[in-house]
Amino acid sequence: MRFTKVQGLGNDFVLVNGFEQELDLDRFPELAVKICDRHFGVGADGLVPLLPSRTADVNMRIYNSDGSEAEMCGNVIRCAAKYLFEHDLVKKKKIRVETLAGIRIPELIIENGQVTLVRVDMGEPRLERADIPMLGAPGRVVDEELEIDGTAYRITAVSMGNPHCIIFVPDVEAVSPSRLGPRFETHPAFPRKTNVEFVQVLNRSEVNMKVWERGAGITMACGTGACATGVASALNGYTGRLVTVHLSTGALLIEWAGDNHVYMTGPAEEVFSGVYPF
Ligand SMILES: N[C@@H](CCC[C@H](N)C(=O)O)C(=O)O
Repeated sequence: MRFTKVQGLGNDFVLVNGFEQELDLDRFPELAVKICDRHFGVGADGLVPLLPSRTADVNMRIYNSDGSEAEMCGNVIRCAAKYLFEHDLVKKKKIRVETLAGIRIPELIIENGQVTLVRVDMGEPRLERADIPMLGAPGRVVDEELEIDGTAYRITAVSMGNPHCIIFVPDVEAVSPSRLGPRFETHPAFPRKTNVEFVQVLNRSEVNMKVWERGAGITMACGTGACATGVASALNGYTGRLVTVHLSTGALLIEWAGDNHVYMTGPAEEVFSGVYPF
């Protein structure tokens, strides 16, 4: 199977071109675990087949490194758009991508003939508890108490097609996502589990973020997580609706615009291509 390794702010993926080779998706959960292994495989946070679509330019599926399937991924959609354009598979600056979360639209920013950044229309955030999904009474989950191991945390929950639980902290460097992350991810309040973002507000337009991802654990960045963080920061009144989300590997610009869509701008890089014996 031919593949291309890509990364967005160090959140890395094995992309598989399903336009030019036949793929058996039934085997992808098992393949994701093997190929994402950093010692025995290619090494990645996820496996992402790109397939022909009846309703869009491409159908993108996302398998986490534990084999579970996610509805959406912000970092890989930027990488996929750049890959499709540069490999002449979709020669458009605005590409319609079908995902399990719906159609998302990345737009390539090209300077001097090079794709420098990708800006993605990530659609509308979903804020109703049942849409996260989260158990409990109807309404939004904003600055709500959630107890873990006897400690009460204040959480805000946002779905960007996939679930996110945001916890604002005074100092993100003092947080250990590997200790707390799994406790939030598998909390019974989240029936489909959740991604977890720890966020420190720096000022009205900047935050620092660390992430624990559902199905992948600690990753260097999370695009949908940055979008959910931008929305949560505005909902809590900590920032305006244009927020730079800093990660240890760089930053994503998040705008929750007047049309209620969230726009994410950030980099995308191809790393190498290869053949996996599958
Ligand atoms: N890293 C991604 C999100 C990947 C999916 C996530 N782990 C989930 O299960 O929802 C991003 O950049 O958004």
